[in-house]
Amino acid sequence: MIDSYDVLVVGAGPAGTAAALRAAELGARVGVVEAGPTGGTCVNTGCVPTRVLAKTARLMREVRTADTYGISVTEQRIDWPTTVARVRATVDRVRATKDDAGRFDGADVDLLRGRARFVSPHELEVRDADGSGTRRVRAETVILCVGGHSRRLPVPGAELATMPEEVLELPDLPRRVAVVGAGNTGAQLVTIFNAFGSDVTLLEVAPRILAQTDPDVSAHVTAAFRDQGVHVETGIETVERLERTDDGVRLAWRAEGEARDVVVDAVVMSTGWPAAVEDLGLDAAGVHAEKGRIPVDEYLASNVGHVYVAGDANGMAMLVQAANSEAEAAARNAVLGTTVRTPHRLLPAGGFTDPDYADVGLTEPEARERDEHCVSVLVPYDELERPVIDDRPRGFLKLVADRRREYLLGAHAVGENAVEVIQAVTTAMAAGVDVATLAQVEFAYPTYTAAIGVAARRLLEVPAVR
Ligand SMILES: Cc1cc2nc3c(=O)[nH]c(=O)nc-3n(C[C@H](O)[C@H](O)[C@H](O)COP(=O)(O)OP(=O)(O)OC[C@H]3O[C@@H](n4cnc5c(N)ncnc54)[C@H](O)[C@@H]3O)c2cc1C
Ligand SMILES: NC(=O)c1ccc[n+]([C@@H]2O[C@H](COP(=O)([O-])OP(=O)(O)OC[C@H]3O[C@@H](n4cnc5c(N)ncnc54)[C@H](O)[C@@H]3O)[C@@H](O)[C@H]2O)c1
Repeated sequence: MIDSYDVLVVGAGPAGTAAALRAAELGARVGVVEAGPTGGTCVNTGCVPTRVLAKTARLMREVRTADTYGISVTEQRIDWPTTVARVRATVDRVRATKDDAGRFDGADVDLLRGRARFVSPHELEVRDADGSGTRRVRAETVILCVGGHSRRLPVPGAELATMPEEVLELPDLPRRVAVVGAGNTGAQLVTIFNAFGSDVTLLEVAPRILAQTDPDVSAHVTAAFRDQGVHVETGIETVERLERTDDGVRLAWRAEGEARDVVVDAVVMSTGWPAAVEDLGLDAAGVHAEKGRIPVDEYLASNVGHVYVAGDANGMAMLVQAANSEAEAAARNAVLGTTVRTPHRLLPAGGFTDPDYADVGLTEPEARERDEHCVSVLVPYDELERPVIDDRPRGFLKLVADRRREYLLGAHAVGENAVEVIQAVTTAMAAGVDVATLAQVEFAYPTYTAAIGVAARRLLEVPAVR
Protein backbone atom coordinates (compact mmCIF):
# COMPACT_ATOMS: atom_id res chain seq x y z
CA MET A 1 0.00 0.00 0.00
CA ILE A 2 1.49 3.34 -0.93
CA ASP A 3 0.85 6.62 0.88
CA SER A 4 -1.04 9.16 -1.16
CA TYR A 5 -0.99 12.93 -0.73
CA ASP A 6 -2.79 15.87 -2.26
CA VAL A 7 0.47 17.80 -1.97
CA LEU A 8 3.93 16.35 -1.51
CA VAL A 9 6.56 18.92 -0.64
CA VAL A 10 10.19 17.97 -1.23
CA GLY A 11 12.57 19.78 1.13
CA ALA A 12 11.92 21.25 4.57
CA GLY A 13 13.94 24.45 4.39
CA PRO A 14 12.21 27.85 4.57
CA ALA A 15 10.30 27.24 1.32
CA GLY A 16 9.25 23.67 2.06
CA THR A 17 8.16 24.41 5.60
CA ALA A 18 6.05 27.39 4.54
CA ALA A 19 4.57 25.49 1.58
CA ALA A 20 3.66 22.40 3.63
CA LEU A 21 2.05 24.34 6.50
CA ARG A 22 0.10 26.57 4.13
CA ALA A 23 -1.11 23.67 2.01
CA ALA A 24 -2.28 21.86 5.16
CA GLU A 25 -4.03 25.00 6.38
CA LEU A 26 -5.90 25.07 3.08
CA GLY A 27 -7.21 21.59 3.79
CA ALA A 28 -4.85 19.41 1.75
CA ARG A 29 -3.40 16.09 2.88
CA VAL A 30 0.28 16.96 2.92
CA GLY A 31 3.57 15.11 3.19
CA VAL A 32 6.97 16.77 3.34
CA VAL A 33 10.17 14.85 2.57
CA GLU A 34 13.46 15.99 4.07
CA ALA A 35 16.82 14.34 3.48
CA GLY A 36 18.67 16.21 6.23
CA PRO A 37 17.79 18.23 9.31
CA THR A 38 14.73 20.46 9.01
CA GLY A 39 15.41 24.15 8.51
CA GLY A 40 17.40 23.70 5.30
CA THR A 41 20.40 25.72 4.27
CA CYS A 42 19.18 28.77 6.11
CA VAL A 43 19.17 27.35 9.62
CA ASN A 44 21.84 24.69 9.33
CA THR A 45 24.63 26.01 7.11
CA GLY A 46 23.60 29.42 5.73
CA CYS A 47 21.96 32.44 7.34
CA VAL A 48 22.08 31.33 10.96
CA PRO A 49 25.72 30.17 11.22
CA THR A 50 26.84 33.10 9.07
CA ARG A 51 24.98 35.53 11.28
CA VAL A 52 26.61 34.10 14.42
CA LEU A 53 30.03 34.37 12.77
CA ALA A 54 29.17 37.94 11.74
CA LYS A 55 28.33 38.72 15.36
CA THR A 56 31.61 37.16 16.47
CA ALA A 57 33.41 39.31 13.90
CA ARG A 58 31.59 42.36 15.24
CA LEU A 59 32.58 41.53 18.83
CA MET A 60 36.17 41.15 17.71
CA ARG A 61 36.11 44.59 16.11
CA GLU A 62 34.55 46.09 19.21
CA VAL A 63 37.16 44.43 21.41
CA ARG A 64 39.92 45.93 19.28
CA THR A 65 38.70 49.46 19.91
CA ALA A 66 37.48 48.88 23.46
CA ASP A 67 40.51 50.61 24.96
CA THR A 68 39.45 53.92 23.35
CA TYR A 69 36.41 53.75 25.63
CA GLY A 70 38.53 52.97 28.65
CA ILE A 71 37.78 49.27 28.57
CA SER A 72 40.84 47.16 28.99
CA VAL A 73 40.91 43.86 27.12
CA THR A 74 44.22 42.18 27.53
CA GLU A 75 43.99 39.40 24.97
CA GLN A 76 42.32 39.76 21.58
CA ARG A 77 42.27 36.34 20.05
CA ILE A 78 39.78 33.97 18.45
CA ASP A 79 39.58 30.59 20.11
CA TRP A 80 38.35 28.71 17.03
CA PRO A 81 36.89 25.62 18.77
CA THR A 82 34.87 27.86 21.10
CA THR A 83 33.68 29.95 18.16
CA VAL A 84 32.61 26.84 16.26
CA ALA A 85 30.87 25.41 19.33
CA ARG A 86 29.02 28.68 19.82
CA VAL A 87 27.78 28.64 16.23
CA ARG A 88 26.63 25.04 16.51
CA ALA A 89 24.85 25.69 19.81
CA THR A 90 23.03 28.67 18.29
CA VAL A 91 21.95 26.61 15.30
CA ASP A 92 20.52 24.05 17.72
CA ARG A 93 18.71 26.76 19.66
CA VAL A 94 17.21 28.25 16.51
CA ARG A 95 16.13 24.79 15.36
CA ALA A 96 14.52 24.16 18.73
CA THR A 97 12.79 27.54 18.64
CA LYS A 98 11.40 26.92 15.20
CA ASP A 99 10.36 23.34 16.10
CA ASP A 100 9.50 22.49 12.50
CA ALA A 101 8.79 18.83 13.30
CA GLY A 102 6.37 19.90 16.05
CA ARG A 103 4.65 22.37 13.75
CA PHE A 104 4.27 19.71 11.05
CA ASP A 105 2.82 17.39 13.64
CA GLY A 106 0.39 20.02 14.86
CA ALA A 107 -0.77 20.68 11.31
CA ASP A 108 -1.14 16.97 10.44
CA VAL A 109 1.66 17.17 7.92
CA ASP A 110 3.57 13.88 7.56
CA LEU A 111 7.32 14.45 7.81
CA LEU A 112 9.03 11.74 5.78
CA ARG A 113 12.73 11.46 6.56
CA GLY A 114 14.76 10.54 3.50
CA ARG A 115 15.73 11.61 -0.02
CA ALA A 116 12.99 11.85 -2.63
CA ARG A 117 13.24 11.22 -6.35
CA PHE A 118 10.60 10.99 -9.02
CA VAL A 119 9.91 7.59 -10.49
CA SER A 120 6.97 8.85 -12.58
CA PRO A 121 5.14 12.21 -12.84
CA HIS A 122 2.96 11.46 -9.80
CA GLU A 123 5.11 8.99 -7.89
CA LEU A 124 8.26 9.50 -5.85
CA GLU A 125 10.56 7.13 -4.10
CA VAL A 126 11.83 8.15 -0.67
CA ARG A 127 15.15 6.63 0.29
CA ASP A 128 15.94 6.49 4.04
CA ALA A 129 18.84 8.71 5.03
CA ASP A 130 20.98 5.67 5.94
CA GLY A 131 20.12 3.94 2.66
CA SER A 132 18.42 1.15 4.58
CA GLY A 133 15.16 1.18 2.71
CA THR A 134 12.83 2.97 0.31
CA ARG A 135 9.12 3.61 0.12
CA ARG A 136 6.91 5.02 -2.59
CA VAL A 137 4.50 7.92 -2.27
CA ARG A 138 1.90 9.22 -4.68
CA ALA A 139 1.04 12.87 -5.02
CA GLU A 140 -1.56 14.85 -6.94
CA THR A 141 0.71 17.86 -6.89
CA VAL A 142 4.35 18.25 -5.92
CA ILE A 143 6.06 21.39 -4.63
CA LEU A 144 9.80 21.14 -5.09
CA CYS A 145 11.60 23.14 -2.41
CA VAL A 146 14.96 21.44 -2.74
CA GLY A 147 17.10 24.57 -2.51
CA GLY A 148 20.61 24.57 -3.90
CA HIS A 149 24.18 23.76 -3.06
CA SER A 150 27.58 25.37 -3.37
CA ARG A 151 29.50 25.00 -6.64
CA ARG A 152 33.04 23.65 -6.80
CA LEU A 153 34.87 25.13 -9.76
CA PRO A 154 35.86 22.51 -12.34
CA VAL A 155 39.59 23.21 -12.06
CA PRO A 156 42.51 20.93 -11.17
CA GLY A 157 42.91 20.62 -7.41
CA ALA A 158 39.40 21.93 -6.68
CA GLU A 159 38.98 19.15 -4.11
CA LEU A 160 41.47 21.06 -1.93
CA ALA A 161 39.00 23.93 -1.58
CA THR A 162 36.75 24.38 1.44
CA MET A 163 33.13 24.99 0.49
CA PRO A 164 31.23 27.63 2.51
CA GLU A 165 29.23 25.01 4.41
CA GLU A 166 32.50 23.32 5.43
CA VAL A 167 34.13 26.37 7.00
CA LEU A 168 33.18 25.28 10.51
CA GLU A 169 34.90 21.95 9.90
CA LEU A 170 38.30 23.62 9.43
CA PRO A 171 40.50 22.25 12.22
CA ASP A 172 42.03 25.66 12.95
CA LEU A 173 41.37 29.25 12.10
CA PRO A 174 43.29 29.67 8.83
CA ARG A 175 45.99 32.32 9.08
CA ARG A 176 45.79 33.00 5.33
CA VAL A 177 42.54 32.60 3.38
CA ALA A 178 41.59 33.06 -0.27
CA VAL A 179 37.90 33.55 -0.96
CA VAL A 180 36.90 32.91 -4.57
CA GLY A 181 33.61 34.55 -5.54
CA ALA A 182 32.37 37.81 -4.12
CA GLY A 183 28.62 37.34 -3.96
CA ASN A 184 26.78 37.63 -0.65
CA THR A 185 28.43 34.51 0.76
CA GLY A 186 31.98 35.42 -0.25
CA ALA A 187 31.72 39.02 0.94
CA GLN A 188 30.49 37.94 4.36
CA LEU A 189 33.25 35.37 4.71
CA VAL A 190 35.79 38.07 3.89
CA THR A 191 34.61 40.20 6.78
CA ILE A 192 34.50 37.22 9.14
CA PHE A 193 38.04 36.03 8.42
CA ASN A 194 39.42 39.56 8.26
CA ALA A 195 37.98 40.40 11.67
CA PHE A 196 39.33 37.12 13.04
CA GLY A 197 42.82 38.26 12.05
CA SER A 198 43.37 36.16 8.92
CA ASP A 199 45.12 37.54 5.83
CA VAL A 200 42.40 37.57 3.18
CA THR A 201 42.55 37.55 -0.62
CA LEU A 202 39.28 37.96 -2.51
CA LEU A 203 39.01 37.00 -6.20
CA GLU A 204 36.01 37.72 -8.40
CA VAL A 205 35.49 37.22 -12.16
CA ALA A 206 32.90 40.00 -12.41
CA PRO A 207 34.18 43.56 -12.76
CA ARG A 208 33.01 44.35 -9.23
CA ILE A 209 32.19 42.60 -5.99
CA LEU A 210 28.53 42.21 -4.97
CA ALA A 211 27.68 42.64 -8.62
CA GLN A 212 23.90 42.58 -7.96
CA THR A 213 24.03 45.67 -5.76
CA ASP A 214 24.04 49.32 -6.76
CA PRO A 215 27.52 50.23 -8.09
CA ASP A 216 28.01 52.81 -5.31
CA VAL A 217 27.40 50.10 -2.69
CA SER A 218 29.82 47.75 -4.37
CA ALA A 219 32.50 50.46 -4.64
CA HIS A 220 32.07 51.47 -1.02
CA VAL A 221 32.37 47.92 0.34
CA THR A 222 35.38 47.30 -1.93
CA ALA A 223 37.13 50.40 -0.61
CA ALA A 224 36.38 49.39 2.98
CA PHE A 225 37.73 45.88 2.40
CA ARG A 226 40.92 47.30 0.92
CA ASP A 227 41.34 49.72 3.83
CA GLN A 228 41.01 46.74 6.16
CA GLY A 229 43.93 45.06 4.40
CA VAL A 230 41.96 42.63 2.22
CA HIS A 231 43.54 42.01 -1.17
CA VAL A 232 40.61 42.41 -3.59
CA GLU A 233 40.99 41.47 -7.24
CA THR A 234 37.98 41.81 -9.51
CA GLY A 235 37.68 41.03 -13.21
CA ILE A 236 40.05 38.08 -12.99
CA GLU A 237 40.07 35.90 -16.10
CA THR A 238 39.96 32.49 -14.50
CA VAL A 239 41.02 30.40 -11.55
CA GLU A 240 43.53 27.93 -13.01
CA ARG A 241 44.30 25.40 -10.30
CA LEU A 242 44.88 24.60 -6.64
CA GLU A 243 47.84 22.53 -5.50
CA ARG A 244 49.22 21.47 -2.15
CA THR A 245 52.52 23.02 -1.06
CA ASP A 246 54.77 22.42 1.96
CA ASP A 247 52.91 24.96 4.00
CA GLY A 248 49.45 25.26 2.52
CA VAL A 249 47.55 25.42 -0.76
CA ARG A 250 48.70 27.39 -3.78
CA LEU A 251 45.82 29.04 -5.64
CA ALA A 252 46.73 30.05 -9.20
CA TRP A 253 44.67 32.38 -11.38
CA ARG A 254 45.02 34.61 -14.46
CA ALA A 255 44.33 38.30 -14.48
CA GLU A 256 45.27 41.05 -16.90
CA GLY A 257 46.92 38.48 -19.14
CA GLU A 258 49.33 37.24 -16.49
CA ALA A 259 49.60 34.26 -14.18
CA ARG A 260 49.24 35.03 -10.47
CA ASP A 261 49.19 32.95 -7.32
CA VAL A 262 48.99 33.02 -3.57
CA VAL A 263 49.76 30.38 -0.94
CA VAL A 264 47.14 30.16 1.78
CA ASP A 265 45.92 27.83 4.49
CA ALA A 266 42.40 27.63 3.07
CA VAL A 267 40.71 28.44 -0.23
CA VAL A 268 36.98 28.97 0.13
CA MET A 269 34.93 28.64 -3.06
CA SER A 270 31.76 30.69 -2.91
CA THR A 271 31.25 30.60 -6.64
CA GLY A 272 27.57 29.98 -7.14
CA TRP A 273 24.48 28.18 -5.94
CA PRO A 274 22.88 25.80 -8.45
CA ALA A 275 19.61 23.99 -7.64
CA ALA A 276 19.90 20.58 -5.94
CA VAL A 277 18.43 18.60 -8.81
CA GLU A 278 21.13 16.02 -9.55
CA ASP A 279 19.46 13.15 -7.71
CA LEU A 280 15.83 14.17 -8.08
CA GLY A 281 14.84 12.00 -11.06
CA LEU A 282 13.39 15.01 -12.87
CA ASP A 283 13.45 13.16 -16.19
CA ALA A 284 11.02 10.57 -14.83
CA ALA A 285 8.51 13.37 -14.29
CA GLY A 286 9.43 15.26 -17.48
CA VAL A 287 10.46 18.32 -15.43
CA HIS A 288 12.90 20.54 -17.23
CA ALA A 289 15.93 22.09 -15.49
CA GLU A 290 18.51 24.37 -17.07
CA LYS A 291 21.48 26.46 -16.01
CA GLY A 292 21.36 25.25 -12.43
CA ARG A 293 17.69 26.00 -11.83
CA ILE A 294 14.19 24.71 -12.50
CA PRO A 295 12.46 27.45 -14.48
CA VAL A 296 8.91 28.30 -13.45
CA ASP A 297 6.10 30.41 -14.88
CA GLU A 298 4.64 33.37 -13.03
CA TYR A 299 2.53 31.01 -10.92
CA LEU A 300 5.56 28.99 -9.77
CA ALA A 301 4.66 26.00 -11.99
CA SER A 302 7.40 24.13 -13.82
CA ASN A 303 6.91 22.94 -17.41
CA VAL A 304 4.90 20.08 -15.83
CA GLY A 305 1.65 21.61 -14.61
CA HIS A 306 1.28 19.75 -11.30
CA VAL A 307 4.93 20.30 -10.24
CA TYR A 308 5.58 23.65 -8.60
CA VAL A 309 8.96 25.01 -7.52
CA ALA A 310 9.52 27.51 -4.70
CA GLY A 311 12.63 28.94 -3.08
CA ASP A 312 16.23 28.76 -4.26
CA ALA A 313 15.57 25.89 -6.65
CA ASN A 314 13.76 28.11 -9.16
CA GLY A 315 16.70 30.50 -9.19
CA MET A 316 14.56 33.66 -9.04
CA ALA A 317 15.61 35.31 -5.78
CA MET A 318 17.64 33.21 -3.41
CA LEU A 319 16.55 34.70 -0.10
CA VAL A 320 14.53 33.44 2.82
CA GLN A 321 11.92 36.16 2.47
CA ALA A 322 11.48 35.21 -1.21
CA ALA A 323 11.30 31.50 -0.35
CA ASN A 324 8.50 32.22 2.12
CA SER A 325 6.34 34.26 -0.23
CA GLU A 326 6.91 31.93 -3.18
CA ALA A 327 6.00 28.94 -1.03
CA GLU A 328 2.75 30.60 0.07
CA ALA A 329 1.82 31.28 -3.54
CA ALA A 330 2.82 27.81 -4.74
CA ALA A 331 0.78 26.17 -1.95
CA ARG A 332 -2.31 28.18 -2.82
CA ASN A 333 -1.91 27.43 -6.50
CA ALA A 334 -1.31 23.74 -5.85
CA VAL A 335 -4.28 23.30 -3.51
CA LEU A 336 -6.85 25.76 -4.82
CA GLY A 337 -5.81 25.83 -8.46
CA THR A 338 -5.56 29.59 -8.18
CA THR A 339 -3.11 31.81 -10.00
CA VAL A 340 -1.27 33.70 -7.28
CA ARG A 341 1.90 35.44 -8.40
CA THR A 342 4.93 36.72 -6.53
CA PRO A 343 6.38 39.62 -8.46
CA HIS A 344 8.90 40.31 -5.66
CA ARG A 345 8.44 44.01 -6.31
CA LEU A 346 9.90 44.88 -2.93
CA LEU A 347 12.45 42.39 -1.75
CA PRO A 348 14.76 43.92 0.83
CA ALA A 349 18.06 42.10 1.29
CA GLY A 350 21.49 42.71 2.68
CA GLY A 351 24.66 41.29 4.09
CA PHE A 352 26.50 41.52 7.37
CA THR A 353 29.92 42.62 6.22
CA ASP A 354 32.01 45.46 7.60
CA PRO A 355 30.35 47.74 6.66
CA ASP A 356 26.93 46.13 6.24
CA TYR A 357 25.07 46.69 2.97
CA ALA A 358 21.44 46.38 1.96
CA ASP A 359 19.02 47.35 -0.76
CA VAL A 360 15.49 47.26 -2.03
CA GLY A 361 13.98 48.05 -5.42
CA LEU A 362 15.86 49.26 -8.46
CA THR A 363 19.55 50.12 -8.51
CA GLU A 364 20.31 53.53 -9.97
CA PRO A 365 21.49 52.08 -13.34
CA GLU A 366 18.30 49.97 -13.53
CA ALA A 367 16.16 53.02 -12.79
CA ARG A 368 18.06 55.16 -15.34
CA GLU A 369 17.57 52.50 -17.97
CA ARG A 370 13.82 52.95 -17.51
CA ASP A 371 13.95 56.72 -17.30
CA GLU A 372 17.16 58.67 -17.57
CA HIS A 373 15.55 61.57 -15.68
CA CYS A 374 14.99 59.62 -12.49
CA VAL A 375 16.42 61.34 -9.44
CA SER A 376 18.89 60.09 -6.87
CA VAL A 377 20.43 61.50 -3.69
CA LEU A 378 23.09 60.08 -1.44
CA VAL A 379 23.38 61.01 2.23
CA PRO A 380 26.78 60.14 3.69
CA TYR A 381 26.65 58.67 7.18
CA ASP A 382 29.27 61.13 8.42
CA GLU A 383 26.73 63.94 8.04
CA LEU A 384 24.54 62.30 10.68
CA GLU A 385 25.03 62.43 14.42
CA ARG A 386 24.36 58.81 15.34
CA PRO A 387 27.06 57.22 13.12
CA VAL A 388 29.51 59.83 14.40
CA ILE A 389 28.52 59.19 18.04
CA ASP A 390 28.96 55.44 17.51
CA ASP A 391 32.26 55.92 15.69
CA ARG A 392 30.72 54.33 12.60
CA PRO A 393 30.86 57.23 10.13
CA ARG A 394 31.52 55.05 7.11
CA GLY A 395 28.52 54.55 4.84
CA PHE A 396 25.59 56.21 3.14
CA LEU A 397 21.95 55.95 2.24
CA LYS A 398 21.02 56.47 -1.37
CA LEU A 399 17.43 56.94 -2.48
CA VAL A 400 16.31 56.73 -6.10
CA ALA A 401 13.00 58.32 -7.06
CA ASP A 402 10.98 58.88 -10.21
CA ARG A 403 11.56 62.02 -12.28
CA ARG A 404 8.84 63.90 -10.40
CA ARG A 405 10.50 62.72 -7.20
CA GLU A 406 7.12 61.58 -5.99
CA TYR A 407 7.78 57.89 -5.35
CA LEU A 408 10.80 55.85 -4.39
CA LEU A 409 12.09 53.34 -6.92
CA GLY A 410 14.97 51.99 -4.89
CA ALA A 411 17.05 52.44 -1.75
CA HIS A 412 20.64 51.40 -1.13
CA ALA A 413 22.62 51.62 2.06
CA VAL A 414 26.09 50.78 3.28
CA GLY A 415 27.18 51.12 6.88
CA GLU A 416 26.03 50.40 10.38
CA ASN A 417 22.48 49.06 10.55
CA ALA A 418 22.14 49.26 6.75
CA VAL A 419 19.75 46.31 6.70
CA GLU A 420 17.43 47.88 9.28
CA VAL A 421 17.53 51.25 7.51
CA ILE A 422 16.55 49.61 4.24
CA GLN A 423 13.79 47.67 5.97
CA ALA A 424 12.33 50.96 7.20
CA VAL A 425 12.41 52.37 3.65
CA THR A 426 10.82 49.16 2.36
CA THR A 427 7.94 49.54 4.79
CA ALA A 428 7.35 53.07 3.54
CA MET A 429 7.51 51.92 -0.09
CA ALA A 430 5.15 49.00 0.58
CA ALA A 431 2.69 51.40 2.19
CA GLY A 432 2.84 53.66 -0.87
CA VAL A 433 4.26 56.57 1.12
CA ASP A 434 5.30 59.34 -1.23
CA VAL A 435 8.56 61.23 -0.90
CA ALA A 436 6.87 64.41 0.38
CA THR A 437 5.21 62.46 3.20
CA LEU A 438 8.40 60.60 4.02
CA ALA A 439 10.19 63.94 4.28
CA GLN A 440 7.78 64.93 7.05
CA VAL A 441 8.13 61.78 9.13
CA GLU A 442 9.71 62.39 12.55
CA PHE A 443 12.69 60.17 13.21
CA ALA A 444 13.76 59.47 16.77
CA TYR A 445 17.07 61.06 17.72
CA PRO A 446 19.78 59.87 17.38
CA THR A 447 19.15 57.04 14.90
CA TYR A 448 20.56 55.66 11.69
CA THR A 449 17.09 55.75 10.18
CA ALA A 450 17.26 59.55 10.40
CA ALA A 451 19.16 59.24 7.12
CA ILE A 452 15.83 58.41 5.47
CA GLY A 453 14.27 61.74 6.43
CA VAL A 454 17.34 63.68 5.37
CA ALA A 455 17.48 61.86 2.02
CA ALA A 456 13.75 62.35 1.38
CA ARG A 457 14.03 66.08 2.09
CA ARG A 458 17.03 66.26 -0.22
CA LEU A 459 15.12 64.53 -3.00
CA LEU A 460 12.50 67.29 -2.78
CA GLU A 461 15.20 69.90 -3.33
CA VAL A 462 16.14 68.35 -6.68
CA PRO A 463 14.32 70.19 -9.49
CA ALA A 464 11.65 67.83 -10.84
CA VAL A 465 11.49 67.03 -14.56
CA ARG A 466 7.90 67.02 -15.77
C1 LIG B 1 26.19 31.16 3.63
C2 LIG B 1 24.77 31.60 3.34
C3 LIG B 1 24.20 32.65 4.06
C4 LIG B 1 22.91 33.06 3.77
N1 LIG B 1 22.37 34.12 4.46
C5 LIG B 1 21.15 34.56 4.17
C6 LIG B 1 20.57 35.65 4.86
O1 LIG B 1 21.18 36.24 5.77
N2 LIG B 1 19.33 36.06 4.52
C7 LIG B 1 18.62 35.44 3.52
O2 LIG B 1 17.50 35.85 3.23
N3 LIG B 1 19.12 34.40 2.85
C8 LIG B 1 20.37 33.94 3.14
N4 LIG B 1 20.87 32.86 2.47
C9 LIG B 1 20.04 32.21 1.47
C10 LIG B 1 19.03 31.25 2.15
O3 LIG B 1 19.71 30.31 2.94
C11 LIG B 1 18.21 30.55 1.08
O4 LIG B 1 17.62 31.50 0.22
C12 LIG B 1 17.11 29.71 1.72
O5 LIG B 1 17.63 28.76 2.60
C13 LIG B 1 16.33 29.02 0.61
O6 LIG B 1 15.36 28.19 1.18
P1 LIG B 1 14.87 26.89 0.39
O7 LIG B 1 13.82 26.29 1.26
O8 LIG B 1 14.54 27.22 -1.01
O9 LIG B 1 16.15 25.93 0.31
P2 LIG B 1 17.04 25.26 1.47
O10 LIG B 1 17.05 26.11 2.69
O11 LIG B 1 18.34 24.97 0.83
O12 LIG B 1 16.28 23.93 1.82
C14 LIG B 1 16.21 22.86 0.91
C15 LIG B 1 15.99 21.58 1.69
O13 LIG B 1 15.66 20.54 0.76
C16 LIG B 1 16.29 19.34 1.18
N5 LIG B 1 16.40 18.48 -0.01
C17 LIG B 1 17.06 18.74 -1.16
N6 LIG B 1 16.88 17.74 -2.04
C18 LIG B 1 16.07 16.84 -1.43
C19 LIG B 1 15.51 15.59 -1.83
N7 LIG B 1 15.73 15.09 -3.06
N8 LIG B 1 14.75 14.91 -0.95
C20 LIG B 1 14.51 15.42 0.29
N9 LIG B 1 14.99 16.60 0.73
C21 LIG B 1 15.76 17.30 -0.14
C22 LIG B 1 17.62 19.80 1.73
O14 LIG B 1 18.17 18.83 2.62
C23 LIG B 1 17.23 21.10 2.43
O15 LIG B 1 16.91 20.86 3.79
C24 LIG B 1 22.16 32.41 2.75
C25 LIG B 1 22.72 31.34 2.04
C26 LIG B 1 24.01 30.93 2.32
C27 LIG B 1 24.61 29.77 1.55
N1 LIG C 1 22.81 37.84 3.37
C1 LIG C 1 22.15 37.22 2.42
O1 LIG C 1 21.04 37.55 2.14
C2 LIG C 1 22.80 36.08 1.69
C3 LIG C 1 24.01 35.58 2.13
C4 LIG C 1 24.60 34.55 1.42
C5 LIG C 1 23.97 34.02 0.30
N2 LIG C 1 22.78 34.51 -0.08
C6 LIG C 1 22.12 34.04 -1.28
O2 LIG C 1 22.49 32.71 -1.59
C7 LIG C 1 22.80 32.58 -2.97
C8 LIG C 1 24.20 32.08 -3.16
O3 LIG C 1 25.13 33.12 -2.86
P1 LIG C 1 26.64 32.98 -3.21
O4 LIG C 1 27.31 34.25 -2.84
O5 LIG C 1 27.13 31.71 -2.64
O6 LIG C 1 26.62 32.76 -4.79
P2 LIG C 1 26.40 33.85 -5.97
O7 LIG C 1 26.07 33.06 -7.18
O8 LIG C 1 25.47 34.90 -5.57
O9 LIG C 1 27.84 34.50 -6.12
C9 LIG C 1 28.91 33.78 -6.67
C10 LIG C 1 29.99 34.74 -7.09
O10 LIG C 1 31.10 33.98 -7.55
C11 LIG C 1 31.61 34.59 -8.72
N3 LIG C 1 32.32 33.57 -9.50
C12 LIG C 1 31.79 32.56 -10.23
N4 LIG C 1 32.78 31.84 -10.81
C13 LIG C 1 33.95 32.40 -10.43
C14 LIG C 1 35.31 32.12 -10.70
N5 LIG C 1 35.68 31.11 -11.49
N6 LIG C 1 36.26 32.90 -10.14
C15 LIG C 1 35.92 33.94 -9.34
N7 LIG C 1 34.64 34.27 -9.06
C16 LIG C 1 33.67 33.50 -9.59
C17 LIG C 1 30.37 35.14 -9.42
O11 LIG C 1 30.70 36.14 -10.36
C18 LIG C 1 29.58 35.67 -8.22
O12 LIG C 1 29.93 36.98 -7.91
C19 LIG C 1 22.62 33.96 -3.60
O13 LIG C 1 21.44 34.05 -4.28
C20 LIG C 1 22.64 34.88 -2.42
O14 LIG C 1 21.83 36.03 -2.61
C21 LIG C 1 22.18 35.54 0.59
